[in-house]
Amino acid sequence: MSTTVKKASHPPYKIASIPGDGIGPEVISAGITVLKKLASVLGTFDLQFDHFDWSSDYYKKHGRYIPEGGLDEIKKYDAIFFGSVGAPDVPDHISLWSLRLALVQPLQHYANVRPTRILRGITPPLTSVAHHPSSLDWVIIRENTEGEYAGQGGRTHLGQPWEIATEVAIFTRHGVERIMRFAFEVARGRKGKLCVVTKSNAQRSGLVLWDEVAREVGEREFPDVEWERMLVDAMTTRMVLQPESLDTIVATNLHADVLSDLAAALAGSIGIAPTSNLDPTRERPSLFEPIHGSAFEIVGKGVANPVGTFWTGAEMLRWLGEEKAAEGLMQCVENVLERGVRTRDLGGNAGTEEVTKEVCGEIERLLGHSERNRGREALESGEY
Ligand SMILES: NC(=O)C1=CN([C@@H]2O[C@H](COP(=O)(O)OP(=O)(O)OC[C@H]3O[C@@H](n4cnc5c(N)ncnc54)[C@H](O)[C@@H]3O)[C@@H](O)[C@H]2O)C=CC1
Ligand SMILES: CC(=O)C(=O)O
Ligand SMILES: [K+]
Ligand SMILES: [Mn+2]
Repeated sequence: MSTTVKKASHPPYKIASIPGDGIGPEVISAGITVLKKLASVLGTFDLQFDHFDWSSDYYKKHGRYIPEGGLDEIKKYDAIFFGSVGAPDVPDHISLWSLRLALVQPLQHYANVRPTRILRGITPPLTSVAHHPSSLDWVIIRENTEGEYAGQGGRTHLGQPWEIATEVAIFTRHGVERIMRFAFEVARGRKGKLCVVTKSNAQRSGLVLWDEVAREVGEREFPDVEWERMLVDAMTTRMVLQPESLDTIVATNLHADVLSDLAAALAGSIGIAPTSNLDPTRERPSLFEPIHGSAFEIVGKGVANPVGTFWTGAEMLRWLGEEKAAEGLMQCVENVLERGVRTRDLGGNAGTEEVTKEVCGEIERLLGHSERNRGREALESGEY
């Protein structure tokens, strides 16, 4: 089908944008600029962004992060484009649980997907990887609704020498099975290799269940996927010393949270890494955000790296079915990085705005041009 026909037939994707706190608004604004430019240059799809000011400022005024009925409102969207939450004057556990986790948990975003590869134009910190950029190409899949972040726990005897605090990790067969199935599926679509990360020597209940379920799901449903077990402590060394031996990785909420920040750093910076919080059933909208937090110390300086948000935008487009647009966007981002337009965290001196402007210009140059060519080819082949 020609691209023109598609544009006429597809209504705009409705995206709820929640910039949140800290550098969230800076990178989300950059991300929206780039995504809108991409949509207008390609003309193959349209995006409609509606803004939600749910943030720590909103909380300080209204006593809550999400207003009454907010969750139902957000369910009407095709996707959520999220910045970050966390402010210096609100305890981190309040902000995180009142916004990010208050969306991810009820919306059942059980699969948190974190790809890592070496973008063109970035020199990663490990010399071996710098020489062979293709040696680091991973997808980390993080269980996103239970485990160590299940929210089970409490405190009693506050302030007493005998004070008790519990933080109970919850692993349900249902929860482990669904994330394992998702991870095997992703591995099957890549190199057919899955590394299941646990700490099932010391954590002798929940993570033993995790190992058992991996075996069951693997043997029954994915005999074509090779899988192995790895303890999380040893995993950190393997990621650094033998990155080429890994491909698809699945780990618990906490373990994968930590490993994926390490992965981002190994790929150059936490400022470039994307996250998809997916409801694989597609019953509810999924949430897309850069991996980083609100980075208080660089707020307002115009130096936040927007690349993690651009990549996040590309992942959102992929989830919506706009695979070609996603790939085009990543090409433009990498072309710009390769030309040396990079923020400080990547050793450059460009600001958020300059990187954004350059990426928009590259979209015009590269995709505007090729799209016109495609249009001409289609015309010549009588497709129009
Ligand atoms: N999903 C979310 O909304 C997340 C929220 N947070 C919250 O963010 C706040 C700060 O947490 P931190 O542990 O400091 O993590 P962080 O990711 O905000 O910052 C860690 C380091 O990376 C730098 N950095 C992060 N993003 C960058 C970017 N785009 N460009 C350049 N440099 C960047 C920061 O300046 C800082 O040095 C806390 O309130 C935390 O709870 C943290 C992680 C995720
Ligand atoms: C909160 C956090 O660090 C994350 O979701 O990655
Ligand atoms: K974030
Ligand atoms: Mn994290």
